[in-house]
Amino acid sequence: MSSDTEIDLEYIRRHREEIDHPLFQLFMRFGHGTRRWFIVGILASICSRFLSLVPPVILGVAIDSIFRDDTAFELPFVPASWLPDTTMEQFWFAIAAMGIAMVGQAVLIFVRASSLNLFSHRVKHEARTATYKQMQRLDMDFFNEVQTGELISILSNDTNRLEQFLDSMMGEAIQLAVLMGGTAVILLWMNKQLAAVTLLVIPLSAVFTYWYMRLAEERYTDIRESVGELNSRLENNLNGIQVIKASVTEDYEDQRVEDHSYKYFRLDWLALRLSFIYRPGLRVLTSLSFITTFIVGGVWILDGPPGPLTGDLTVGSLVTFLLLTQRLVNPLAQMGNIVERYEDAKASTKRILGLMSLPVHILDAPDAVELEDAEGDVKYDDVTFGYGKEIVLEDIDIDVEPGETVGLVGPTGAGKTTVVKLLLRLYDVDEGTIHIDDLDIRDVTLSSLRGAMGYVGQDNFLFDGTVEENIKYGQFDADREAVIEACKRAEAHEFIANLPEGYDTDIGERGVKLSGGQRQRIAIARTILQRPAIMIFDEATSAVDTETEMLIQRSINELAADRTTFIIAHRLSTVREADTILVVEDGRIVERGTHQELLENNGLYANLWRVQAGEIESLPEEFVEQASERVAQQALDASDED
Ligand SMILES: Nc1ncnc2c1ncn2[C@@H]1O[C@H](COP(=O)(O)OP(=O)(O)OP(=O)(O)O)[C@@H](O)[C@H]1O
Repeated sequence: MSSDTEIDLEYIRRHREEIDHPLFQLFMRFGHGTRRWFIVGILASICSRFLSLVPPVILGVAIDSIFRDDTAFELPFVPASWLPDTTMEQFWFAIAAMGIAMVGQAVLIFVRASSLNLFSHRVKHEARTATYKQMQRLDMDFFNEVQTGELISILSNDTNRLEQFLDSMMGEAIQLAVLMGGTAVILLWMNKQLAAVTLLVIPLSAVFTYWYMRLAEERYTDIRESVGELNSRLENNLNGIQVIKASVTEDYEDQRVEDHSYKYFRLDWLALRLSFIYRPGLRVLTSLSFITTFIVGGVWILDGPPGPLTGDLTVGSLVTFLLLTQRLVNPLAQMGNIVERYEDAKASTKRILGLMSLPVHILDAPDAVELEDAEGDVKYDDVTFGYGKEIVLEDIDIDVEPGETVGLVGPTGAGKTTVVKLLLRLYDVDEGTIHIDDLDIRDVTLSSLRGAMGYVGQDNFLFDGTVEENIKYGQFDADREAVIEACKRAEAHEFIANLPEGYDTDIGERGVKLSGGQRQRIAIARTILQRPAIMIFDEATSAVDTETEMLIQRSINELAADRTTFIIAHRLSTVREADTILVVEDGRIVERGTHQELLENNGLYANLWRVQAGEIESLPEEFVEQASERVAQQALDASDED
């Protein structure tokens, strides 16, 4: 894989930052099903805000034309022919209009809240499920780099942030825009000159907000990242709670969690500090606008137009001006909140979309065919592979006839597991090819390829649920008889029958209520039920006692009898009966043959065999030296990783 497409943390971060107009993209992608609710919500927002402007305008007009009789009774956007003539009728008309406006506003607020909430919850749901779907399909490189806690933080915290913004803040932003626009139109209609004084607050607030947004954006991105890091730490520690307790590292872990939490607190505080300047700043601006309007308007009425201003100003107009300006104060101060939530939602959306749009390399080819009824003929041809730039496997050639059993042995870190990961296409080869039944594995569909294989590892994941649910995982239609039959073959039936509720016993998260050997046999039963053409056992017996090993070995032998089988083992007795044993060292196959042939060869395998037979004294000096070099190198590698 070339370095510019390699999915490492740097790439993921860069990729995230390159996303333009994240919220717009989010709407286009996840809002399509509920767009009509969005439109209804927006229209209701606009109309309710317009209605909220009606009472102050009518009040101003009523003061001037009904109570003081200064001016004619006229209302903006209402034809004069609709208005009554007598003062009393005008009075009742004004009250009725204000009443209708208030009731109408209440109804519209209800419509707005329900439709925008429906829209935002729907978007959250769609975004979360689509992100999960996509995440499952990402390459293994991604999962090697990104921690589970970080992913949970995206699927949970980030989608929630999004909803909070879409739910309330977006509605409020639109209302604020309508309020500002509507107020400006009415004020300009009433008195252009005083309006110019009052409305100066809008461009000033815009400049101030722009300054704030530029500073806040980066801070919110950092905050969201630090939430992900904190979640990763917590998730890691909860998973490793046994190790923590056994190693008595509670204090050390307390400190690590505290450090992460403190980092989050610091970043949050930095962003808050900025908003502590911004929010009161906005309030000062709007209050200044109110006071200036009051001073200019008051002087105007008492003493004629001040300075360059000309014309008349009525008391009613000034009351409307002051009421409307006062109404602007709170929503404008709210703008701080809106902008903060917007920055927060933008940072969250970038994380969601960043994950959604990561390239996937391991995909079905456009003309991929189904691998049907695989025979189990497997060929590796000159395969070379590395996880990053470092080569892990080189020039691997393997030829397995259907039904044969291949043992893979060798020192730890030699590359044995990597050989089978390539067969499962968890990674693609860098050079060479792998064929199953003469089909390049890149030319068959991933589902049929993986469906043809059963994998049992050292520590198999079991889901929270019953024994039966775990065995039927992937073969959901299997009946109880088939499950029991598979368990019998996996030497698991007896212990399951002895569990308190047999096959219906709940096994706890990750199967904690079972022993390692029991979990292993359930995993084998699950694989047997799948009837795969190719079986892979990767250190399947290394974590169990000798008796359980014997039982598992029996089930492995039975399964291996009629299908192609790969067995990776450190205990060489496990592969003794294999048709071919491949000895892997430093990413290369250094020896191959049957157990007997390899012993006669007197190479690495024969030495490993002597070690396991306890014949340490008879080992050649060169082998001991190489072994200690390898162990030293592993210790070095481990400390590098730290
Ligand atoms: N996901 C990964 N990313 C980067 N390097 C990896 C990854 N998985 C394995 N490696 C490296 O690749 C090399 C081969 O690993 P592999 O797991 O195939 O060895 P192995 O022979 O199966 O070892 P063991 O017997 O200990 O299971 C090791 O050096 C390991 O550090």
